[in-house]
Amino acid sequence: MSFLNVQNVSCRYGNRCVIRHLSMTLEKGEIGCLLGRSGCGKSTLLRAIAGFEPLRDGTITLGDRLLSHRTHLVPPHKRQIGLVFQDYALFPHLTVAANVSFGLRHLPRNQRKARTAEVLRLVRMEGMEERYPHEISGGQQQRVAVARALAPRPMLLLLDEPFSNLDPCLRVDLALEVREILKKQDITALMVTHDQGEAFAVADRVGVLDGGELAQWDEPTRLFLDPATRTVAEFVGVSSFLPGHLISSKAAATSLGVLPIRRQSTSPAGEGVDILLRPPDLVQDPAGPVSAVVVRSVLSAAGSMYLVELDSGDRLYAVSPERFPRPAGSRVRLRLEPPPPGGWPAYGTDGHDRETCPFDPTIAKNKEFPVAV
Ligand SMILES: Nc1ncnc2c1ncn2[C@@H]1O[C@H](COP(=O)(O)OP(=O)(O)OP(=O)(O)O)[C@@H](O)[C@H]1O
Repeated sequence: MSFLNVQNVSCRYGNRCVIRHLSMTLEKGEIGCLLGRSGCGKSTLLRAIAGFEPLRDGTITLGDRLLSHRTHLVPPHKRQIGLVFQDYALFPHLTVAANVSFGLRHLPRNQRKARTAEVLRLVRMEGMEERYPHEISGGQQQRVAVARALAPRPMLLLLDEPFSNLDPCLRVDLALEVREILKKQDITALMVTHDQGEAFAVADRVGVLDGGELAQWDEPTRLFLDPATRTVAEFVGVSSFLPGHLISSKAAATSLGVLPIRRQSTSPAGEGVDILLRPPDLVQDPAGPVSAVVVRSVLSAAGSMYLVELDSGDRLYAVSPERFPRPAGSRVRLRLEPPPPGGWPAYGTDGHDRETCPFDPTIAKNKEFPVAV
């Protein structure tokens, strides 16, 4: 049995079901992360685990303790769960040390002092014990909030968008630092974020929530390389979809030729499929067999990326080894890299607009060739 077990959980607000039959687990010491669009139910799930939301259905257990089911709710303060919020939620009238020791009031004074000093050392805030929250930076405040949550030695730490108020440059750095702290202490944690860079930096397991359902709960690499649904594929990394027609259960005819695929849908031969290609799958190469026109280009720290239009009219993302991107309208040649083991991920086309391949630089910035393949 896993350490944290969320089994078949459903939550409602009034008549509206916002979490539907959701199951996920975390082993002791694992860090999980929930991603998903605004309003998909991430915070509700976190609140249910913390004990602030009753369950309509299902169970939540931590260690060997049943925390929630339909008719049983252990109150939040008896769950041994630490919470870290987006807005730090430090007491403004208390010093850093007093904020951290607040949850240790049950301990004798000397033990309280020792534990406070220990966790402040852990988050590299020693020397700032007597400062007030307004006298330290946002990143430092969030470190104090982590120290405060860790001080009572919780069984589980829940973090709700803990870095989203911070400067984007600081976010991944602090996320990595927090991961190190949690790993050192063997703390099991579940974090909610909008930022996949953060999720991939921190988590051992990442889940994508889609309309209250967990579309996939998996290791980050698998989530990226083998998304269970088209929504997951779109949400994680930069994706383009090449339309094709099944010629067998393992191959589809496309404008780039016959490609080996692994299908996530059960469409019969002859049906349309959309094949997931990541930008690094299509590479600018003067000797490449594919001709295309640059629709847009963007220069990032990782190199140039293009949205290209093939002669077939299909629009795909591609990467370029060139230092300076070619302007829109340039003709380029491309090669398709070898398929991943088992073939390219492919999805049924029902209900999806094949022509859409939106290019949004702000999305691309967050997702820029993000996850090392
Ligand atoms: N107390 C509440 N009463 C009624 N509806 C609520 C309540 N809290 C949240 N909701 C609704 O439930 C749905 C899920 O909300 P939730 O806050 O869990 O989403 P989220 O994925 O965390 O969103 P965000 O990323 O914007 O914080 C949303 O449609 C929201 O409007």
